Amino acid sequence: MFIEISHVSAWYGKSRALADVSLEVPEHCIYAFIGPSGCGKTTLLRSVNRLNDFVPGFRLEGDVNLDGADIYKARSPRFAEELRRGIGMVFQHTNPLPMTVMQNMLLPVREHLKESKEVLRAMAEDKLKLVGLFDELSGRFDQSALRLSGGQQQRLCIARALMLEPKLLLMDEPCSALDPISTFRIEELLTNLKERYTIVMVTHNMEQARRISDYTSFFYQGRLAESGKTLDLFSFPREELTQNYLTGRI
Ligand SMILES: Nc1ncnc2c1ncn2[C@@H]1O[C@H](COP(=O)(O)OP(=O)(O)OP(=O)(O)O)[C@@H](O)[C@H]1O
Repeated sequence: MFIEISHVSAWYGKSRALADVSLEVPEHCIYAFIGPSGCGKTTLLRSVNRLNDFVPGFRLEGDVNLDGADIYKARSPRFAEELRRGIGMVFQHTNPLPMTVMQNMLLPVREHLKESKEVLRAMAEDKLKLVGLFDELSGRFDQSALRLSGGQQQRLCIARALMLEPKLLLMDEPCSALDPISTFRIEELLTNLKERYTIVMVTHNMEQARRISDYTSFFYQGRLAESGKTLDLFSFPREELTQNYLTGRI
C-alpha cells in the first residue's frame, strides 16, 4: 500500500482529535475523507505530510508509512522538510502569490531545482498544460495571478504543487470556495491526474466524494466509522452511523 496509517491517535494539547485510526491508501487513486465538521479529517490529512508539527502542543501516536517509510520514526526536522517537499498540498482557499502566473510556477521551486531557466519554464508550461491553463491563458503568463478567476487560481495552485513532481497530492476541500463549473473542471482534472499521482482529499461535499473518489473513509468524532470502496460505502454502508450521515440524519 502507498500510505499505511496504523492506530493513529492525535492530540492538540489535552484535546484528542483522532482516536485509533487505521486505513490504507493504494497508489494512483482518489481517496476521500468525509464526515461532519471537527471529526478530524484535516488533522489526519496534515499528519501525512507532518504539517501538524508546526502546531504547538500537537502530538501523534501510531504509525504513518508513506511508500514504505515510517514518516514519524525519522524525527529530524530536515526529514520532515524533505517529506513535505515531496508531497503537493492544495488548500481550501486559493493562495497564489501576488505575482505573475509564471513567477508563481517558478519562484517556489527555484532553490530546489537546479535546472536552467529554459528547462524550468518548459516544466512550468508542461504543468500548466496538465491543468488546462496553458491554452486557456494563451501565453499570458506575465499577467498577475490575482487577476485569474477563483477556479483558474486553484488550477494554478495545483500546477504549482506539481512542479516538484510529488507522488502524492493532499487536498483540503479544494473546491469548497468555487462555483459549480470551476468545481466540475477541477473534478475532471483530478480524475485525469490520478493516472500520475495519488490524491487524498478532504471534502464536505458528499456528492463530490461519490463522483470522483475511488475510496472513501467516513470519520465521526475523531474515529474512523467506516472505510471502503466509494461505490460500496455509498450504496451499501455497513454501519448505521454511516447510513445516518449519508441520509442526512446526522
Ligand atoms: N490548531 C489546532 N489547535 C487546537 N485544536 C485544533 C486545531 N486544529 C483542529 N483542532 C481541533 O481538532 C478537532 C479536529 O479538527 P479537524 O480540523 O481535523 O476536523 P475536520 O473534520 O477537518 O473539520 P472541518 O470539516 O470543520 O474542517 C476539532 O475539535 C478541532 O477543534
